[in-house]
Amino acid sequence: MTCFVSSLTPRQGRFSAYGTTVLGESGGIVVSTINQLEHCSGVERAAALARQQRQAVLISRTLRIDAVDPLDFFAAGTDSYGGERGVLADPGEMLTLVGVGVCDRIDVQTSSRSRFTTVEKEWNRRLERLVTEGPFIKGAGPLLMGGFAFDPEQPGSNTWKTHLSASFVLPKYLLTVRKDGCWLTANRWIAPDENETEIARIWEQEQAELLQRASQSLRDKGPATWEVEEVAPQRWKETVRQSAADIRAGILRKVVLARELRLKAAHPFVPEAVLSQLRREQTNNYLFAMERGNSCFVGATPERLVKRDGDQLLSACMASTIRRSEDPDEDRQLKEQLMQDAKNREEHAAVVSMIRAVFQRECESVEIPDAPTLYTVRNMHHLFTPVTGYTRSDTTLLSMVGHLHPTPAMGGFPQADATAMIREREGMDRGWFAGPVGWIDRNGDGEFVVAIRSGVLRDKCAFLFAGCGIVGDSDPESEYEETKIKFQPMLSALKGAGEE
Ligand SMILES: C=C(O[C@@H]1C=C(C(=O)O)C=C[C@H]1O)C(=O)O
Ligand SMILES: [Mg+2]
Repeated sequence: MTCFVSSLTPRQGRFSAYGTTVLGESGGIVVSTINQLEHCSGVERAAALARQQRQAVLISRTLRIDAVDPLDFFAAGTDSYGGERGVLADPGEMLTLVGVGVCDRIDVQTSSRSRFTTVEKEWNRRLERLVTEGPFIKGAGPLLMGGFAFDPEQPGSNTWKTHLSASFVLPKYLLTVRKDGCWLTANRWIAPDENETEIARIWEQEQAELLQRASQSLRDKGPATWEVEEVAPQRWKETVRQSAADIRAGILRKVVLARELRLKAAHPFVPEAVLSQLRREQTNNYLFAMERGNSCFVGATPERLVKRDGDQLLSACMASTIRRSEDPDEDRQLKEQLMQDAKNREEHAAVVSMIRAVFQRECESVEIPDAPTLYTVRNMHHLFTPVTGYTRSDTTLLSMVGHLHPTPAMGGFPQADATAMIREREGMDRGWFAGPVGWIDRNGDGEFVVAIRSGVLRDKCAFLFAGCGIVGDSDPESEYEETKIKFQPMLSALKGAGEE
């Protein structure tokens, strides 16, 4: 069937009818005679629009599908889309996103703060030429998945050459899994000279193939053993000692220092096996994976940076750590100790005061409890203070990411001094470790987490990172022990991923 668009009127704003949305800024495109296209599919409408406009149009089609396990879907993408896959799941798996393939990408290699707004502008520009088909489901439809490097001014290392300073993907196929169902979104640019029937045929074929493979659930295992190189532990402790002394001297209030483990195995690490193990072990955490070519950045973090849902903004202050014990009595004592400990309260307070200040500046109203509670994950307890705000109209998700990152949970306080100290003293490229990773949809809603408890998998190598908040009272030996606990989630997942 051929669809004709009889008249197109440039208009400000947003138009939505009959499951089709065409967004247009001033001078953009809006279908004013959309009724005539009612009988056409989204692909047909998009193709008609592309011909009429003589420019490519983005079509995004969402279908409800039968339940599929997100990691089976991720694994199913290996052959056709290996190196171009992403996963984001929130704690409790209320929402899981798996993207495979690339419909479009926004890569920014800049050292300036503008990388956050650049991504936002580029995304909005693409949305000006969007046609959608299917139900509006939060977490489905056209959305970007990606992340930002911790500090683009750090000299880049070989480990992170695949993960640019900002890199986002509009997936070719997006699986959305929520408690109330599963959806599959297909995204594609349609050029004026493309044939809609052919595109529809390719979609059907590729989707059927992906879902068929996902249903077979064939996941490879990873290596069970490897050699570990601990990068410069003595030098790291010395840096901690020096930084704590500088804090006591009043140079700054807090700095987060991280270190690295390098693993070398006899067989390649398998991202889906590691993810599957992380999902099993690290409940209460966000799960994430971002593949870029032969490298997969993967982890399970407890820490939200910021979530936007309409006019509501949520953040979390998570800092201060104590180990867990299998003995319930001892575990209770450890929790109490963490709650009472002055050094840990100071580490946490630095985070709360910074996030509070940003929220008070950027929001109409802010709610923050007076005292932290405990947040428990498999290997440790943390102090936790949730933050809720209601936005002003000009507060966007990515502007908030830009204002918040790095919080004193990842960088330190004051922000600029701490970031400079990390750059100077850590002697390491953090890459995306401790950076914001997340998704943003066509309404500007989405969520970013802080990518800790993570590492890069590249063939037979894995590079893991963990850090600690250093304050005046920090003792190098106990901070070192704390990083060992923070390496546990990834080490355990890698191990489990290789076991029979
Ligand atoms: C930097 C990390 O974690 C951060 C540091 C913490 C601390 O020092 O107590 C706790 C949670 C996170 O804010 C990490 O896990 O690598
Ligand atoms: Mg700590």
